[in-house]
Amino acid sequence: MQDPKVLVALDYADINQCMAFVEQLEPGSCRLKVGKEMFTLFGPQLVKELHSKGFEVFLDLKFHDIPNTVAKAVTAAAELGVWMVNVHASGGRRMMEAAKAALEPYGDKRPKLIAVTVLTSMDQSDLLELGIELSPLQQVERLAKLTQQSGLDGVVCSAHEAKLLKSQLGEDFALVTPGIRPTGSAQGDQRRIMTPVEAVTAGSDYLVIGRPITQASSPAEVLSSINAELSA
Ligand SMILES: O=c1ccn([C@@H]2O[C@H](COP(=O)(O)O)[C@@H](O)[C@H]2O)c(=O)[nH]1
Repeated sequence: MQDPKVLVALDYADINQCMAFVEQLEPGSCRLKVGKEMFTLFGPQLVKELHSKGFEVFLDLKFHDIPNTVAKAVTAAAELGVWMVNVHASGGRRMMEAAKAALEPYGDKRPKLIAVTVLTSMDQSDLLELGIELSPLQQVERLAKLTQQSGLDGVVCSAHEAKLLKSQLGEDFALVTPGIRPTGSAQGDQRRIMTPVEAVTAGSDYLVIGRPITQASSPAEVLSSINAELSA
């Protein structure tokens, strides 16, 4: 597979369980996402180990801080050699521009830089509690436009927003969509969900999938069947 669409969210507390799963995978079949849980537990060494096995890594730490701090954090991610890194779009234009500028010295070796819009675990009622009187679609659209104007490569959104964002922001602006649930898998804490095939049809470029794969009795088989479905 040239550009695998599935980004497996490695949200394991147990490093042995994680590596036993990774050992069953081919780097061409997926990319791996390291998030807050595993990075806090195992640090940059985990990312280095995944790189040494040939995997590209999305470092999903969702930086949200003042521009100087976020610029330094994405620089650290670039030094680690990750494929993708992210910030929160709600950190604002100056923060996103500082992050983008910090990666410029890395040229074509720089990580892709994307921004989280509205978490896929949130719905309209969560936004209202934050004082945001827009629908998730409207808020995602607003933050995605700001992200594009700030020069970033794409956004994290749900697949429900993919069709609108592709038509408004163009093919090259990457849409990374968590909240992917193959038919029959548990929704858990996610709110804006779609199946893998529906998400790609809607315009998602990359599908973030965690528990439906990692908590399955045969995780590698679930990944293979999702890949097969996507290439049918
Ligand atoms: O809006 C967002 C941003 C990030 N995530 C992350 O994706 C995975 C999803 O895991 P599942 O087990 O498939 O729900 C997880 O690591 C989140 O931190 C997200 O879900 N939504």
